[in-house]
Amino acid sequence: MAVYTDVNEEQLRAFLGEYSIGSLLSYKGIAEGVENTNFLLRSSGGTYILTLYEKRVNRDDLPFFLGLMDHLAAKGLTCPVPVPRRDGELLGSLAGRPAALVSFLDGTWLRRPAPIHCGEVGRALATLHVAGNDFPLVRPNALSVASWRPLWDKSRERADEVEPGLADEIDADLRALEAGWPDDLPAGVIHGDLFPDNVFFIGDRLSGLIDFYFACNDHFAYDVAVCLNAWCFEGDGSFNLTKGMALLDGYASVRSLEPRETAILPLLARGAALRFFLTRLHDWLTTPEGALVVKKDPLEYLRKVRFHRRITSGYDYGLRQEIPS
Ligand SMILES: Nc1ncnc2c1ncn2[C@@H]1O[C@H](COP(=O)(O)OP(=O)(O)O)[C@@H](O)[C@H]1O
Ligand SMILES: N[C@@H](CCOP(=O)(O)O)C(=O)O
Repeated sequence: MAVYTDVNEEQLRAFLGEYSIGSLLSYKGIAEGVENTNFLLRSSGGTYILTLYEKRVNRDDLPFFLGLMDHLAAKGLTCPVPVPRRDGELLGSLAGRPAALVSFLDGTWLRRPAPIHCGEVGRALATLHVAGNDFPLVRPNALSVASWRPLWDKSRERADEVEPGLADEIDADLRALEAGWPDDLPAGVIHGDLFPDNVFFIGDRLSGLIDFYFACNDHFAYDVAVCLNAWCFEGDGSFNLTKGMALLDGYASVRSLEPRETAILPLLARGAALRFFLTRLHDWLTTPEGALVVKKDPLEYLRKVRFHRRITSGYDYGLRQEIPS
């Protein structure tokens, strides 16, 4: 459960006094999520999500995240829209935390996505990449390749507790990724964390994207790699080529991947898997027993790192072969 900061009614009423959303009817903590504290809030003016930003979110990044949601929504992508306060500010303060109200999105996330949903998410991802093109703010990816070694250094000593030999194995991955990581691919605003729990569906139709708190500027193809990892593996660790094909086709229906992007997809997918392995491992080793948050399994992502090591071509993920005319 992710309610790190409790809010009492008096504090909340004072906070809402800055907004024009009518009177408070109810609010309750949302069990899902890892990073921030979220409440579902009903007022006489509508239904909202109230987010209190917790430790991993840098306050200076909040104008980027909130401004981006506004920008993407204005371009027709369905995502939460920040609600401005009476003074025009999107950000307030509640219980000692930076806090914002955003619109509530209908839909639910899918525990078992099928190829049709992977196609929808591929299309939405490319739409986001295109729509972000003229977003004026810039936020470098704080969790890209340069951050992995310092993150790894925090866990390395205990890695062999997870699996004997793991420390040497990950050292070798890091060296290979640092040596081969590209810096000249098409880039722009990426979501950075478009996992199934951040994509809502109504029936088989994608109804909206949430959780832009890892959004940043980075390679578009890296974001594709994050999604291949999050959407196209089965519970037994196997890669589902039909899902990969659907996701990549959906993406290509809006934005074509260039040959230099497809050529390096295996390395990007391996790096994307390592990034989530490292943050999960760090959380796994540091989150105290009994904390009110569900820890995510780092080994799921270790298996993905191992899978991508063996892949040499983007076609193994379901990319279509160009048929020469
Ligand atoms: N705008 C929204 N509309 C509807 N539900 C939302 C919205 N934002 C968040 N939620 C709910 O809150 C949960 C946690 O949100 P999320 O942004 O993923 O949190 P965190 O950043 O802490 O991981 C989501 O799984 C969803 O149930
Ligand atoms: N998607 C990440 C964890 C971030 O959690 P979210 O609830 O903010 O999506 C992972 O699976 O490791």
